[in-house]
Amino acid sequence: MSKLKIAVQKSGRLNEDSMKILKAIGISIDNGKDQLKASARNFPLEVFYLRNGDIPQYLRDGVVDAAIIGENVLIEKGNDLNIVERLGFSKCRVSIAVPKSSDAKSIKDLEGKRIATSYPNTVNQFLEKAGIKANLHIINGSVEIAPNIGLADAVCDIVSSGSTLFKNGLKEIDKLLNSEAVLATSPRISDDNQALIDKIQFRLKSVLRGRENKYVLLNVPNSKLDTIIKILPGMNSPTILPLAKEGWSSLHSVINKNDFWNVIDELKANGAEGILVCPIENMVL
Ligand SMILES: Nc1ncnc2c1ncn2[C@@H]1O[C@H](COP(=O)(O)OP(=O)(O)OP(=O)(O)O)[C@@H](O)[C@H]1O
Ligand SMILES: O=P(O)(O)OC[C@H]1O[C@H](OP(=O)(O)OP(=O)(O)O)[C@H](O)[C@@H]1O
Ligand SMILES: [Mg+2]
Repeated sequence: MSKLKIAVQKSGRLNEDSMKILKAIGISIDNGKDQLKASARNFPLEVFYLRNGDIPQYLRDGVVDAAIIGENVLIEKGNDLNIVERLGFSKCRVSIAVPKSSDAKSIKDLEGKRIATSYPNTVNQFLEKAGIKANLHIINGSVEIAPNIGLADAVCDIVSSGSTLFKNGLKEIDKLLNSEAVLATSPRISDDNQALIDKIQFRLKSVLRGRENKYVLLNVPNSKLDTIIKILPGMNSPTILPLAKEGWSSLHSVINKNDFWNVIDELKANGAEGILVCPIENMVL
């Protein structure tokens, strides 16, 4: 039987959450710490532990069928590769930053300047679009230090909280792209393995949907049921069960985590009591 080969980052920011999401979709990996390859116990799948930056080439060559990878790396080195699913973790952006004292307000102000970056293709693409010519200085890490040591006038790197920029006396002036971890596939994937990816994608969707929502149970006096039901956004109509206490019902529903606190406040204000909130492991539609 064919086995799906999937790459995850060997160590670094993506590793832990990648392994967690595989576990969340019910895939158990025999994970010897220093192994470069491991098999799943309950799914026809092998995990290859690789450097994030090397993964696009492995995908292109068909050495692996799929990978969990930072979207920013795909944009830089794998624009030809197919994103199957956005995974919602390792969210960051790739931005241009300059020293706080600089007058530059966007990439358009960088004509003839030196830009230090680990993302030359991405920067070149944006420079071209803006009709600007600048000199790229390609470095692999600690990019934000470049202006301080006189190596560059600007940097283009990953920004998340902004604390690395702040610590290095830099300010963000232009965002080139947003990124998060994604599941990508090889253009050479076989039909059998594509069928396995489809299964994985189905499971991922149900886990990701679950993470976006919460399950709520609340007690409501029957006289307030109509009002409360109108407040609940729910995926379908809510479940209503009678309570032992005369004139009261228990109401079960699903609330999107973004609306959550506002909805809870409204429910309370309209007579709901004993509100319980539970995480959702899977939401299969
Ligand atoms: N500060 C951050 N906040 C959120 N996500 C980030 C941050 N820095 C990086 N990422 C995301 O995590 C990915 C992996 O980053 P990490 O620094 O662990 O590896 P790397 O050094 O870029 O790659 P390699 O595995 O090739 O050594 C990045 O490609 C990006 O998508
Ligand atoms: O905006 P912030 O929250 O400060 O995050 C941004 C920093 O995080 C990443 O570096 P990382 O810590 O991964 O170190 P690395 O350069 O060794 O990869 C990235 O390269 C930035 O330097
Ligand atoms: Mg990093």
